[in-house]
Amino acid sequence: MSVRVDTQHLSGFVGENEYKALAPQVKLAHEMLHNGTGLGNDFIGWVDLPTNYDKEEFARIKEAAKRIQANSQVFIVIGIGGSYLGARAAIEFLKSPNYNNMKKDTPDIYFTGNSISSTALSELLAICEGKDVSINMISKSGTTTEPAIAFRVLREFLEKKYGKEEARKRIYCTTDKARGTLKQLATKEGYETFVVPDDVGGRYSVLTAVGLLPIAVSGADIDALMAGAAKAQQEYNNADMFTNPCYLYAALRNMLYRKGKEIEILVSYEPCYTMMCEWWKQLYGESEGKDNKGLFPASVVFSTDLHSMGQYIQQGRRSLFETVVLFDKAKQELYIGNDPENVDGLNFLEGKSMSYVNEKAFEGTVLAHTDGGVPNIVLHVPDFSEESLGALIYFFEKACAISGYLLGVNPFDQPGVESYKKNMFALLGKPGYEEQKEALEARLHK
Ligand SMILES: O=P(O)(O)OC[C@H]1O[C@H](O)[C@H](O)[C@@H](O)[C@@H]1O
Repeated sequence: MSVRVDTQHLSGFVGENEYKALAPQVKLAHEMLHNGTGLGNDFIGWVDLPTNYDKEEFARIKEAAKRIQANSQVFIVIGIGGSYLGARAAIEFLKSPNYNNMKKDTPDIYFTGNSISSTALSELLAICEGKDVSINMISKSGTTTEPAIAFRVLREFLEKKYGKEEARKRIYCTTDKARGTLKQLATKEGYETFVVPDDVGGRYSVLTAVGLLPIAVSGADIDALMAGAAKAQQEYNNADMFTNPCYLYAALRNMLYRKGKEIEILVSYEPCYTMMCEWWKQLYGESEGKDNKGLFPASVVFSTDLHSMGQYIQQGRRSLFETVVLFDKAKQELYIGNDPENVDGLNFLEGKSMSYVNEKAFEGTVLAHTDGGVPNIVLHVPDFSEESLGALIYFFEKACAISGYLLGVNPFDQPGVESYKKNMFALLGKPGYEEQKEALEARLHK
């Protein structure tokens, strides 16, 4: 199994009956997902995506990545939410959070259009000065404000730098195949385009061109990534939660939610996993947080956060549980040396690997936190390879869908995200929002 679930640190928190009670509901959720009879069934294209994707486009993604690697020192990925987090998470996980500062023969990669900060975008423009640049504008809807603003600024930058003709060859758009402003613009300007399939929602789209092009530009092996996901598709295809770890994870978080836990903290002991936590938070937060329900997804990186949030987890309000993601094999190993003086008192660790110390940190923490009343689910992943990441992504996506059905929500929509957007558009004076503008301004300037 690509991802395994260890339940030993749940004993005393969930009983055998709870497992048995949920098993038939998990089976039903499986059938709803696989027969396409559940809520949001227009958005289940990700289920068989690892084995059923556009091979011609996949080859085109690899060619574009090669071209970008050859002609660019900087590659800018514009996007927000599902059009941002997966690619960044995968690159930081597979390469490094320090990817841009590493010695390499691939371009530096920056992410923008994920805020409305003028400072952040200005800094990026300054970084691009004197460098060869290509950009990938990613937006499924093609209308999201944050990336659209960044794209306008960067298009102007590229056209000034290279002229319209050359700029055109350095702009790649990933969007809906037929509809939307971005598609229209790309067609008009002659930009190369890649497709976000209609039936794959943003937060489930990392294994489409949305994630694949930036990941390929970083030099990571996207064939292996898809192969790992395909393996997971096969492994987690069985309705029985006792033999399907993906469904077991979905069931466990649902059991804990039902008995009053409100917050799930995703825990890693590896800094390169930090952005994977952010990707996971969007996946679970948008999928389940609706109809006044859902676990609040949070995250920490240990042992870093054991020196800050660790206090709350140990002794704060008992509304949490943790899901720890462990990797069986380190990406790189370091051993602790000898100091004849033993001034730092660390000679008892001489010859030990840092992974060994990290493992003891986990063991000590899991015992302390469970003693403190925090249930722990532990997930085991073999290593930091593309295969393992592909499998892990699929594992979390499928568990999320099953978990959403167990909760009784549509795991594939996000109606709540529109509320702030409507207000913002009205306050900005977007045509069509005149009435709301007045009402909102009156509330603000009471
Ligand atoms: O890809 P886009 O259409 O630009 O959407 C980007 C993101 O924005 C939205 O507000 C949604 O809440 C997200 O689910 C989505 O991933």
